Amino acid sequence: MTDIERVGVVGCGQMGAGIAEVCARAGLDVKVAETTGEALEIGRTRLFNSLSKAAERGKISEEELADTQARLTFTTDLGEFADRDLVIEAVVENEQVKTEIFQVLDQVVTRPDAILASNTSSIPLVKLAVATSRPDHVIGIHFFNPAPVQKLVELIPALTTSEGTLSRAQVFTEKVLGKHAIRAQDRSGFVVNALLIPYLLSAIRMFESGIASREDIDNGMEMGCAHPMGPLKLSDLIGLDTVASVAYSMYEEYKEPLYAAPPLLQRMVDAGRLGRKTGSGFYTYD
Ligand SMILES: CC(=O)CC(=O)SCCNC(=O)CCNC(=O)[C@H](O)C(C)(C)COP(=O)(O)OP(=O)(O)OC[C@H]1O[C@@H](n2cnc3c(N)ncnc32)[C@H](O)[C@@H]1OP(=O)(O)O
Ligand SMILES: NC(=O)C1=CN([C@@H]2O[C@H](COP(=O)(O)OP(=O)(O)OC[C@H]3O[C@@H](n4cnc5c(N)ncnc54)[C@H](OP(=O)(O)O)[C@@H]3O)[C@@H](O)[C@H]2O)C=CC1
Repeated sequence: MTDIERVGVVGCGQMGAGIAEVCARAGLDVKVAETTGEALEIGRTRLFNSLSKAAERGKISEEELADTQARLTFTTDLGEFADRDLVIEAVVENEQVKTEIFQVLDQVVTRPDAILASNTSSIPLVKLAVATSRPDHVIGIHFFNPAPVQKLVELIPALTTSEGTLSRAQVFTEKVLGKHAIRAQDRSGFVVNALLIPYLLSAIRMFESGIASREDIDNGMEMGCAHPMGPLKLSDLIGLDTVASVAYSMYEEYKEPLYAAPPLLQRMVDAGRLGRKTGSGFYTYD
């Protein structure tokens, strides 16, 4: 069905951990890389806690839990990605950081037909593709948060991506991972964030201007439109640094005021109130 058996995931934050979990649960050999031993330990705990939660809820058996854990290995050395068939980069939403990682991956991944993918929310894929000597093998595979729960992936070929890479990514995400794939052109924000981010920014502007309380804004969309979570709770889930970075990329691309981050969002990022991951954002968390 697919020639992809060994997967590498760079970054074990909320998305990297979720993507690694999805791939390991699909039976693949998954190696996860982080920058430091400490970050690796935090990421491994996040991933194993999510797997334990899946077992507690009866989504996987105790045997599947043990088998899935055994398929996961962890490293701080990207050199160990030499034998990977597919690498999915899921580090911070920063073009320079991602570009440097793609340059390293290009050096270390030896299989000539390996796919180098990014989970970026908004950075044009062609910028990462041309940082490598194999721009035809670079593609966006964009998962949604939480990755083990959300059914969708967006596939974003750069101008340089080959048809073969796109179709292999489609077979992999749909047939192996069981996701639903949609395709988007390489424009900042792709499909979902191009629609979602202006909505989240509008909610933050509404809160900032005092039109309604945070609870009333969130209840409005949860109870009025049946969204699973309101826009301020969702911004906290995504991470306010990520929301701001995505807005920045989209503003750079389109120069439209609707993509401009409101001052409150920027001040909260400056203050380190990034949402759930730091325990404080529009709400506070244990
Ligand atoms: C920024 C970008 O680039 C793109 C993005 O991702 S934008 C963000 C997209 N994500 C969203 O919009 C999230 C919207 N919110 C939701 O879908 C839901 O509120 C939520 C899934 C996050 C939580 O749902 P909930 O009902 O409040 O919580 P909970 O009951 O714990 O979980 C619901 C189900 O998901 C599962 N689940 C929740 N979190 C999970 C996780 N981290 N790992 C595995 N499974 C999980 C639970 O097991 C549960 O499954 P069952 O109902 O079958 O038992
Ligand atoms: N949050 C979301 O809802 C979604 C996010 N995405 C995208 O996924 C990617 C990751 O987001 P998310 O998981 O939420 O972010 P997190 O903040 O949870 O994790 C970011 C990861 O990047 C690593 N990192 C940070 N700086 C560097 C660096 N200089 N070099 C290498 N690694 C670094 C972090 O490691 P350390 O802890 O050591 O700093 C951490 O593992 C982003 O591109 C984001 O846009 C896509 C879909 C949804």
